[in-house]
Amino acid sequence: MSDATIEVLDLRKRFGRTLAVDGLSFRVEPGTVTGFVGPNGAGKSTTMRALLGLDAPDEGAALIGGRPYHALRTPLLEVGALLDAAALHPARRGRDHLRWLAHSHGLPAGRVDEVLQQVGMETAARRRAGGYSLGMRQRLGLAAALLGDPPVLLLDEPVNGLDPEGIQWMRTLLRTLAAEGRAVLVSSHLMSELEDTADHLVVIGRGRLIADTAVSDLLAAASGDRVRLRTDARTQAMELLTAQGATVAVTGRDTLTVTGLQARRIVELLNAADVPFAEVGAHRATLEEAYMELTRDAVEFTASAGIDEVAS
Ligand SMILES: Nc1ncnc2c1ncn2[C@@H]1O[C@H](COP(=O)(O)OP(=O)(O)OP(=O)(O)O)[C@@H](O)[C@H]1O
Repeated sequence: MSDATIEVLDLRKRFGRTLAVDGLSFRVEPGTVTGFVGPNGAGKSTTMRALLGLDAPDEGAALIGGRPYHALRTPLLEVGALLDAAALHPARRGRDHLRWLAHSHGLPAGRVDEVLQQVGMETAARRRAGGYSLGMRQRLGLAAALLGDPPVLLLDEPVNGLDPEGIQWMRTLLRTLAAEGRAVLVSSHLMSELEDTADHLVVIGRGRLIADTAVSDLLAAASGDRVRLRTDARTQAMELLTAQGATVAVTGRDTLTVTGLQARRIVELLNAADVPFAEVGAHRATLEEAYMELTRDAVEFTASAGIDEVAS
């Protein structure tokens, strides 16, 4: 899949007084699932809409396989997109919708059944769309995105409306699609949704790039030199370790997170003072924690801007 790239180059987009995207640049490589994350209003949808030719950039470029969307000769075969859950006429059957889409792009009708099977909608798609749940409409939207077997996929909040089993299914599918060599960009405002799915993350806030990083690097950086200590004698342990210069935070009913002392030294100190403990080990940050650290400033800005607006 040679044209499997997504490039955003110094993209700027303004809506009236709102600068939705402010000089954003990043690139999505083939064969990866890249999570596109940021707080509400960060500019994710606007960036995806620019990539799909739905919002014209004020400056910069948004390219699929090196070209702007309007220059793609066969868009359905070059990029698949899921922006909103499919809005279908309630009397229309999902399968008929896809057959029409396939026909209008010169794709064989047999392709419809292939993609319906891929998204687990073979039976449901024969029913009228009026009875579809949000999750079913998401699956149908994904089937439409896959119809042209495109090398690039742009999915805006694809797990929206899916139950836990559906979320697991979506994760596996996204990983499979990337393993086939596609560039997959998946937006979410919930970092936990991207755990175990994304290889790479593009984090934005206020329309600007906050981080463009491998998930593994981000987790390593966020984990820092913190040590996780499990003990029933929390108070005793806290007193002992803070007296030795450590910073200690209570992070669970029987868990402390310690900064400023190595795990080995902590064990020595606890043993010497006869403080019982169950476990001492490196603290492994979750993706959610890493994300909260990265986006704290962006969220605070948004919150205070909101308050100013209300006050004035
Ligand atoms: N068509 C529009 N007209 C006016 N303002 C818009 C328009 N589209 C987006 N905006 C504004 O641009 C900013 C970025 O919005 P965008 O929808 O791109 O963010 P997002 O990161 O996708 O957020 P969410 O997670 O809430 O979907 C917001 O302040 C939004 O209100």
